[in-house]
Amino acid sequence: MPFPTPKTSLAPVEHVLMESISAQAIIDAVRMNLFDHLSSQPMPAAVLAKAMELKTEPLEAMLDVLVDRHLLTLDGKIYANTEMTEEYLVSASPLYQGKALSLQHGHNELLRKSLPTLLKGGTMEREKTDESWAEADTMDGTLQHALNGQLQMAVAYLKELPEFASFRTMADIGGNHGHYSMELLEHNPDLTSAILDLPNVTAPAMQRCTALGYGDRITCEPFDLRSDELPEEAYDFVFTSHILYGCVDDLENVFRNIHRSLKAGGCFASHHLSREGGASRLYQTSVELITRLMGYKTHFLSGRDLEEPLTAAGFGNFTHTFTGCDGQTLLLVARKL
Ligand SMILES: C[S@@+](CC[C@H](N)C(=O)[O-])C[C@H]1O[C@@H](n2cnc3c(N)ncnc32)[C@H](O)[C@@H]1O
Repeated sequence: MPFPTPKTSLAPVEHVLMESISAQAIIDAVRMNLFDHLSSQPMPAAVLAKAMELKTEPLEAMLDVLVDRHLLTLDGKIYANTEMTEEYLVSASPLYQGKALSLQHGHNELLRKSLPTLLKGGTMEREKTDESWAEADTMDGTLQHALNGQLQMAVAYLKELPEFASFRTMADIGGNHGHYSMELLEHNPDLTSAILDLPNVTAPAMQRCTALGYGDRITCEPFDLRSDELPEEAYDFVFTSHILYGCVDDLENVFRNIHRSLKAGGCFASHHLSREGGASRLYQTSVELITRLMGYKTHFLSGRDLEEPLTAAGFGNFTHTFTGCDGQTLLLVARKL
């Protein structure tokens, strides 16, 4: 029997599979500090191969993949970093993303291996995810990810709030690496912060803040937002960045807890991925798949998802902006009424 001639192209599928090769090339190029070698010194593949003690032919093919992915440019035989590569993938850059990318790649790998099991209802152990937040590389990676514009833009917005100069005490729930608190404290010398995070995270978080000179203005206290009560009327400002996804079934109660903890006139700010944000559809659908496989309900909270339970909990006068280089994260400020 003759085989039928295909009517369609398989390219959409084949391309995606080939993109996993690009992903591996990118992550390994970062891990091998390939972009450091090219930083400010464009060069041919053979010279780079010599400097990195690699074989020229396969390296050249890998560099061509990186050119196709817009991480390098090729002029004649000379490869050079693009502006984005210089900004994010050169290890000396203050916005270096190496550990953030490794962290994401590690999550993807884990899920790649267990996707069928997870689809059948198996679960990743949340405890393991919770434990990993205290690891130095995870904290570094989480900070690096925040530095893709989210942290800078969130701080720029919050420091201009009319109430900001009057803040004296804040809580940074799920503060982890502590840099949101530290940056805010830089703009208000009278402000102190309590980083409230899972018990295993508090000691390394405190060490980081102390090492950076904030030991007398920041405390790190064990706290679980799913079960613990916040102290009453303790804070002028409560901040949560990328943590509410763990409590989406119980947002109204979480907000009542935060409302009770605020002094009169206090503010709450949620900083979280949102569908209304500027992340690409591909990024959003992939993050949502990973999130649900990991046993969480969603990684996206829209303004509406937040404002309804916030209103029920006694908040109002909402203002917002989007942060991150793609405007992917909603920063919503709510006032205690
Ligand atoms: C994605 S990280 C966000 C870190 C930081 N806020 C940022 O935006 O870069 C989540 C943090 O929330 C903490 N966390 C997770 N579940 C929590 C809970 N139920 N109560 C308190 N902290 C929690 C984790 O330990 C981790 O430090």
